[in-house]
Amino acid sequence: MEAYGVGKKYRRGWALKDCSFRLPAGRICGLVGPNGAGKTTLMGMAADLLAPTTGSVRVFGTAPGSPEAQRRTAFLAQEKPLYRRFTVAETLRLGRELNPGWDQRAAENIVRAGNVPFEARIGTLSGGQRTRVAFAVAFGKRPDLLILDEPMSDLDPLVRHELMGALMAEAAAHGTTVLMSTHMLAELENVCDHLVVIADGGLRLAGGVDELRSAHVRLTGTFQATGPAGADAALARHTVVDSRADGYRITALVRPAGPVDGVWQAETPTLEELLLAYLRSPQVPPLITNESQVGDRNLAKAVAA
Ligand SMILES: Nc1ncnc2c1ncn2[C@@H]1O[C@H](COP(=O)(O)OP(=O)(O)OP(=O)(O)O)[C@@H](O)[C@H]1O
Repeated sequence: MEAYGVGKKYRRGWALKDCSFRLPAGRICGLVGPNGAGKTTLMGMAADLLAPTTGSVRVFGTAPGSPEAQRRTAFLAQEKPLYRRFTVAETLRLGRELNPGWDQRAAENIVRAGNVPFEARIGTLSGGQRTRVAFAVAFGKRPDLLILDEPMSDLDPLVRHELMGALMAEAAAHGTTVLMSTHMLAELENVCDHLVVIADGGLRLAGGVDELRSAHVRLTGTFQATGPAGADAALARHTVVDSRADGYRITALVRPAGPVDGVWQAETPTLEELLLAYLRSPQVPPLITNESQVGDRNLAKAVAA
C-alpha cells in the first residue's frame, strides 16, 4: 500500500495532510496516534470508503476502488457492520456468496473457537462475540490486505490474545499485509513488525519496528557541574526528540547524527518510549525509513493526477 501526498479535508478542517509513505507487503503494521489523529480517515481511504481531498492512495498498485483491490482487501471497521437479523451461519453464507476466494473453514474455526452458536442471531450476541464474527468474515475472505480499525477494543484479554495469534498465523502463512490501528501498546510490541505514527493529521514515524528503534538511543547522564545546559551542549549535533531533567540527571531520547560524545549510558529505547517521545514532541521532524518512502517522481505524478 502507498500513500502519495494524501490529505483529507472535512467541513471542520483538515483531518490528514500531505501523508506519503509505503507499507511493504507482508508486514503487520500498527497505525498509532492520539484520538482524532486521522487513523480511521487513512484506513477509510485505503478501503475505498472515503476519497482523499489531495493526493492518492494505491493498493496493489491500483486505486482502492478497482475490482482487484476490492477483491484482495478486507476492512474491519470500528463499528463492525453486520446484519443484526442474520444468524451467524447466514452471515458466513453471505460472505461466501460475495467473495470468490472464500475460505469457509477458516471462518468457521474462528467462530467455533469462541463457542459462538451458528444459529444465534447477530443482534443477540455480546459486543465481543460480534467482533469475533466480524473477524471470521474478514479472515474468510482470505485478503491480501487486511485493514483493522481498533479491532481489540471490546475483547477480553484471553480472546484478544487468541485472535491476535490467529491473525499472526494467518499473516505468516499467506503473506497477508495487515494495517491495524490500536491504542494498546502491548499489542504493538507483540504483534507488529512495522509502525506508522500520525499526530494532528501528519506523519510522525513510518518504518520497521527494529529499524525505528535502532535509529534512536535513550541516553542517561549526570551533569552535576553544568546542569541541563551541559547536556544540551553535548547533544547539540543530534536530534533530541525528548529530554527530561531529574536534578542533575538527564534522560534524553535522541536520534543520533553520529557518535554521541560525553559520559552517557546508552540503551535502545522500547517501542513505547519511542512512541511517547514522538507524540510529545510535535516540533521534531518525522522519521520515515528508506523502505517506507515513496519516490519523488511517483509522488509528483500522483499528486498531479
Ligand atoms: N465525517 C466526518 N466529518 C467531519 N469531521 C470528521 C469526520 N470524520 C472524522 N472527522 C474529523 O477528522 C479528524 C480525524 O478523525 P479520525 O476518525 O480519522 O481519527 P482517529 O485517529 O481514527 O481517532 P480515534 O483514535 O479517536 O478513533 C477528527 O478531528 C475528526 O473529528
